[in-house]
Amino acid sequence: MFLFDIIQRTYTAIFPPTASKNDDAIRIGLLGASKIAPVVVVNPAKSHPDVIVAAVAARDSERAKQYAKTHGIPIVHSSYQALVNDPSIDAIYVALPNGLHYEWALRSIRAGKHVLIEKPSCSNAIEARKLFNHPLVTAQNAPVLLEAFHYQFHPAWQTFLSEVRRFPGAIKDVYAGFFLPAGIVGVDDIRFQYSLAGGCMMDVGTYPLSCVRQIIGREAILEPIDVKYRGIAHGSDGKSESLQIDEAIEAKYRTADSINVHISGDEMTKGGRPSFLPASWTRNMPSLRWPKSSVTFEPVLVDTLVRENKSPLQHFVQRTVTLWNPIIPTFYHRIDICDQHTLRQENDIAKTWSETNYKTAYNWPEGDKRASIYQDWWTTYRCQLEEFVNRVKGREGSGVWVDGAESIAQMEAIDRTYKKAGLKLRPTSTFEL
Ligand SMILES: NC(=O)C1=CN([C@@H]2O[C@H](COP(=O)(O)OP(=O)(O)OC[C@H]3O[C@@H](n4cnc5c(N)ncnc54)[C@H](OP(=O)(O)O)[C@@H]3O)[C@@H](O)[C@H]2O)C=CC1
Ligand SMILES: O=C1OC[C@@H](O)[C@H](O)[C@H]1O
Repeated sequence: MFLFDIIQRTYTAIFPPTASKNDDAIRIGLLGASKIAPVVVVNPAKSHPDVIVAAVAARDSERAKQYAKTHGIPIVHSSYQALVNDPSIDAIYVALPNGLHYEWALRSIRAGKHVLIEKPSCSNAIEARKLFNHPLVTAQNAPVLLEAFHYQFHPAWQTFLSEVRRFPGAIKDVYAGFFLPAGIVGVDDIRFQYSLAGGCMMDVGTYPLSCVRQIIGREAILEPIDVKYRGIAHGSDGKSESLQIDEAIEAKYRTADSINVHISGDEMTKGGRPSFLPASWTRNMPSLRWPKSSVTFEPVLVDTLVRENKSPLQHFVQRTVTLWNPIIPTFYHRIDICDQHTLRQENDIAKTWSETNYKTAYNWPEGDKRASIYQDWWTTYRCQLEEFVNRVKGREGSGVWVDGAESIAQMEAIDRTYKKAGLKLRPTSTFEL
């Protein structure tokens, strides 16, 4: 049953049922014939009655035409500005290299389009503050602008957060990591180009940073105390440091409440697997590490057992809550709630034991009205599209949203991490509006 469910969810997510479109469906245009748009917008839109992927623009019109044919997109523009100016388009999906997000989000907003902008929203916090505080964005009837932190929209992430919030103890340690096996991202990829605002912290690293910030709360400032990175190994001058590109990153932070926060990200994960082989054999082999987010609380005194003629026993519980696979939870994820119990008699430990409960959340809880709208096979991107449309249409929605203040705070945390690593902030766009 377990395997059957995984296969069924995965199959339906990849080949979703097609919805017939409403007359007032939102017409989305894709900026760039990007690799990711089919996953984030084209496929999720198939099952959404209020979304039509109506146009694509690419720098090379032949490529745009081919892309449009492959994905059944009716309108092709041979420049980004032509798409932005197209009066038949209501919303734009900006899936360009990070360094172009700021400019094209602003150009799209200026044209009155709603914008779904890929993460990270900008190249650095200077851009993020300018974008999200821009009068065209903050005006009362401004178009909707959303940074595509898709994982937050899935019930798995929200259920994990509820589990974290409902435990009465203080948070002690937080960890999050996201990894790609070596060989997926080529060395010439946009992710490894400084001029396009590349780097691991700007790509896979931005997820764990966002996850830990969600856990500790958006107001808590992460102060980096130790940041280590592995620079990309190639470079015309042979010096990886001069490229300013982190291929992998490990960062440790402290909050004002003394929470220890640790994130890791790797664009080219190698070695360590399978563990029965000598490390020297596997050092250069691509390896798979599951993304996860995990929280450990300070021990909480839950009971005091008073005993005759003996000192009382104090019962402490220390909880760790872990979400395995927050980024692609639809196929499979698991929330582990692990309680470490300790009975203490004065300063001695009388007994310890542990209990673990497991949970999944492919949908909202039964009885929640959102559960009758969402489907178990919805990907994080389908959930995100649902909420983007709800915002544009002024509907109530699930309550999950990534607002401008959050996107700015995320870029500020990225900048602080780069500064601590001794790397330059990603370059600021010269585009002015
Ligand atoms: N949410 C998610 O899960 C994911 C998000 N992303 C994000 O989406 C964005 C795009 O990523 P991805 O689709 O992998 O990227 P691609 O390599 O496919 O590039 C996207 C588009 O950028 C355009 N482009 C414009 N200028 C340049 C340039 N100087 N060099 C190279 N390309 C250029 C190209 O457009 P044209 O067609 O006009 O040539 C290309 O189609 C990034 O911000 C990334 O972080 C990426 C993957 C997953
Ligand atoms: O989800 C993702 O996985 C792969 C990354 O390179 C990408 O940019 C990220 O968004």
